[in-house]
Amino acid sequence: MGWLSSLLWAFWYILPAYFANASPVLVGGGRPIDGGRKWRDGKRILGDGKTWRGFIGGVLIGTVVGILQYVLTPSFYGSLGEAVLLAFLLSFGALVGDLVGSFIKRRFDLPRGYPAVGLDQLGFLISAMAFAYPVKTISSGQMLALLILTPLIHWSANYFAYKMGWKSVPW
Ligand SMILES: CC(C)=CCC/C(C)=C/CC/C(C)=C/CC/C(C)=C/COC[C@@H](COP(=O)(O)O)OC/C=C(\C)CC/C=C(\C)CC/C=C(\C)CCC=C(C)C
Ligand SMILES: Nc1ccn([C@@H]2O[C@H](COP(=O)(O)OP(=O)(O)OP(=O)(O)O)[C@@H](O)[C@H]2O)c(=O)n1
Ligand SMILES: [Mg+2]
Repeated sequence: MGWLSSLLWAFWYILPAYFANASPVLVGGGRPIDGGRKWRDGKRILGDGKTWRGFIGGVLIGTVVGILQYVLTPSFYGSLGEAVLLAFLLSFGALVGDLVGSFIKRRFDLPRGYPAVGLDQLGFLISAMAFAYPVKTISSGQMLALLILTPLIHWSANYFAYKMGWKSVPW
């Protein structure tokens, strides 16, 4: 594989995680996952930015993306079942990573929506790749490329979402 095709397959692999991470901005809202409860430090466990609807909607949308990917490139996956399981794990992993990131931000007393460089852009990615690892993985070079390029794409996507009025801050 040439480096460009290797890079494009890496993006194809991670796409469900990208969709899962972006979807809550559009489908989220309603009851927060922590139910408004506070941690022992008196701060919110996760905060109002992490909702059940965002979490479940993101996992569902990411998983549907995996089904579409299987239809488009069946030979990239062993079977439809593998593609769906992979997309589910990438999406679930991405959103669990997002929750862990918010948990850490709240412990450092950062308010909802406050940027945490590194955590915001890479937490979901690392968690998604870890959850998906047992089903299907990519080479370490491909992982490194995603770790370097995802912050740029994440920032561009957030800036776009801000300009569209979907997000109140450009990060
Ligand atoms: C069907 C429904 C209801 C929703 C679809 C969701 C959707 C629009 C998915 C787009 C998926 C995608 C490929 C996203 C980009 C990758 C990515 C990692 C985005 C991270 O999302 C950040 C998100 C939440 O922020 P958080 O991490 O702090 O929780 O912000 C939301 C952003 C969007 C909803 C906007 C989605 C953006 C676009 C469709 C435009 C994307 C533009 C680029 C990727 C620019 C590309 C530039 C370069 C340099 C390659
Ligand atoms: N599980 C989730 C994740 C995100 N969102 C929605 O998507 C927005 C942007 O997500 P994110 O940037 O991850 O949350 P922040 O508001 O920045 O909160 P935090 O500081 O905890 O990261 C949130 O405000 C919320 O409206 C949601 O409803 N449910
Ligand atoms: Mg944020």
